[in-house]
Amino acid sequence: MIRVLATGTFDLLHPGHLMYLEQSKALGDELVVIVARDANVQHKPRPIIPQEQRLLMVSALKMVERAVLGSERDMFQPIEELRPDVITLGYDQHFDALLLQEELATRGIGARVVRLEEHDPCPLCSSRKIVAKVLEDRLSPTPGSEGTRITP
Ligand SMILES: Cc1cc2nc3c(=O)[nH]c(=O)nc-3n(C[C@H](O)[C@H](O)[C@H](O)COP(=O)(O)O)c2cc1C
Ligand SMILES: Nc1ncnc2c1ncn2[C@@H]1O[C@H](COP(=O)(O)OP(=O)(O)OP(=O)(O)O)[C@@H](O)[C@H]1O
Repeated sequence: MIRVLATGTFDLLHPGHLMYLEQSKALGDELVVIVARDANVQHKPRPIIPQEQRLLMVSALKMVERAVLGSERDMFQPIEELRPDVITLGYDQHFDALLLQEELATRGIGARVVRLEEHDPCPLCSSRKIVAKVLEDRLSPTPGSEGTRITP
């Protein structure tokens, strides 16, 4: 039984997340997921959706066997518990695969790190782009769409 681990923020779920998780699952028999803690998302704007709700949504996806919130302090601790055979990095995830592989080895974790490729590009496969579109569409409505305007 090959257990694959995927990780991410998973804010405002979109098809990019599904592609990443499907590509990950295809590398083994069982997919487990670490969802980033709100406090640890510092490399991009903070998530809109709180960590418990992001975890709930990822847990409900059919390809996901089990999802957990990551550790606040030690990213290797949940990996030691989940014992994956393979760890996947999304095509644009900011970790260096080789460095991560080395750091895992120093902790005695033998999992293989695999960098995935971009699948079908899609214009709204990005949480940031979804937020930008909501702001553009709702705060500066085009004529005729005033009914959906959000008053700031
Ligand atoms: C192997 C691995 C383990 C991780 N473990 C944790 C963790 O325990 N806690 C956490 O908050 N984030 C953890 N992260 C980070 C996030 O899950 C996420 O990958 C990171 O914030 C990059 O997010 P993005 O893909 O949404 O940009 C881990 C990432 C990797 C690659
Ligand atoms: N076309 C795609 N093919 C495969 N994977 C994708 C595609 N689009 C997005 N992904 C993957 O889906 C995941 C997106 O999750 P993540 O939580 O990083 O949010 P995001 O929407 O990319 O956030 P942001 O746009 O704010 O950086 C990433 O791992 C990314 O590599």
